[in-house]
Amino acid sequence: MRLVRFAFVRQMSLLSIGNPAIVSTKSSNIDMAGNSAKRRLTSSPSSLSRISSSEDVTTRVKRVSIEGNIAVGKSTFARLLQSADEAWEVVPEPISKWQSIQSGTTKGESSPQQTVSNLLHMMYQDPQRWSYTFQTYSCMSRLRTQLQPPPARLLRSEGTPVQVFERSVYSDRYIFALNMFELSCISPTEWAVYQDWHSFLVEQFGHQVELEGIIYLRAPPSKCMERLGSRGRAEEKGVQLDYLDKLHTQHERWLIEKTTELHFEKLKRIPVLELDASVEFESNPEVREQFITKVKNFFSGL
Ligand SMILES: Nc1ncnc2c1ncn2[C@@H]1O[C@H](COP(=O)(O)OP(=O)(O)O)[C@@H](O)[C@H]1O
Ligand SMILES: Nc1nc2c(ncn2[C@H]2C[C@H](O)[C@@H](COP(=O)(O)O)O2)c(=O)[nH]1
Repeated sequence: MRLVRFAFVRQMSLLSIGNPAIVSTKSSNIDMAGNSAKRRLTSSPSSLSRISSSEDVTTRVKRVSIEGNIAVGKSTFARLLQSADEAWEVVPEPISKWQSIQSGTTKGESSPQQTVSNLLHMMYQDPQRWSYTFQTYSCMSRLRTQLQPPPARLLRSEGTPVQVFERSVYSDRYIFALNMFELSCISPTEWAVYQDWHSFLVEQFGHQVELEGIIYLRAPPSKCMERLGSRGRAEEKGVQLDYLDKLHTQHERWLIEKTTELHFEKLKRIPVLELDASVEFESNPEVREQFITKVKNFFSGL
């Protein structure tokens, strides 16, 4: 089995030579241009200060994701939202989990956990080998994030309680996994398998993973490239503008043109708030206020 996999990977890497989708750089082998629904809530030790039972109360909480290209400013914007209203809870993208895969994650295990690898780095270094593995893990970690019950303070607060997730199980599939498939970094078999379990899980979890709205932070890929450079995340050193162009197109097809084939009824009708993320808001209180007002109006209309 390992041999088969090895042969497949070798074949894919040979095929990638001269493939404009996969350009080797010094630091990386990739530029990869080429509600009010009723929800059952999970309760876990880490959710002690979270609502764990009453459905009627928690159905008040709306759930929204922030979507957008790499380095468009999602985390920065999420921090702004977090400080703007105590009825809003921002749930960050679980990127640190991808950067630090832990061994021995079984509950009750006595041996201490150890970092085994950085899957984000591996995916950028060898996308043919690691993209499918990456998408299984990113999707599972997003699922966990989306299943988090809202903190109790959200329900005590005045105003409209909202959980805001940075990306979602939907962008996992309709932006990244789809893009990797189109770039041949995910094989047709892997894509078929991914789609099968993704649909199964999303349908099984039903209302628990549904969203009421999406905030789309939109900016030209060149602006994202500039910000990606200034952020300087080590794993992203080899990312090229061409890759951000492709991801931008996927966002546009899904959220603006609505031409991406979707497989979940509620998602087809989901309200989208589009914001011009190319504007600098951190140093401009007026722009910040405008954004917050738009978001408030959007949330109250969901
Ligand atoms: N509106 C903005 N104007 C100028 N710089 C921004 C803006 N939003 C984010 N940045 C900067 O761009 C970089 C990427 O932002 P970040 O929030 O980490 O993006 P994302 O979470 O979408 O990957 C950071 O260095 C951040 O300070
Ligand atoms: N191949 C994938 N890469 C992903 C996915 N989700 C995020 N990412 C990458 C993109 C960035 O390098 C980093 C964090 O993203 P930000 O936009 O928050 O900076 O992780 C994915 O599903 N597949």
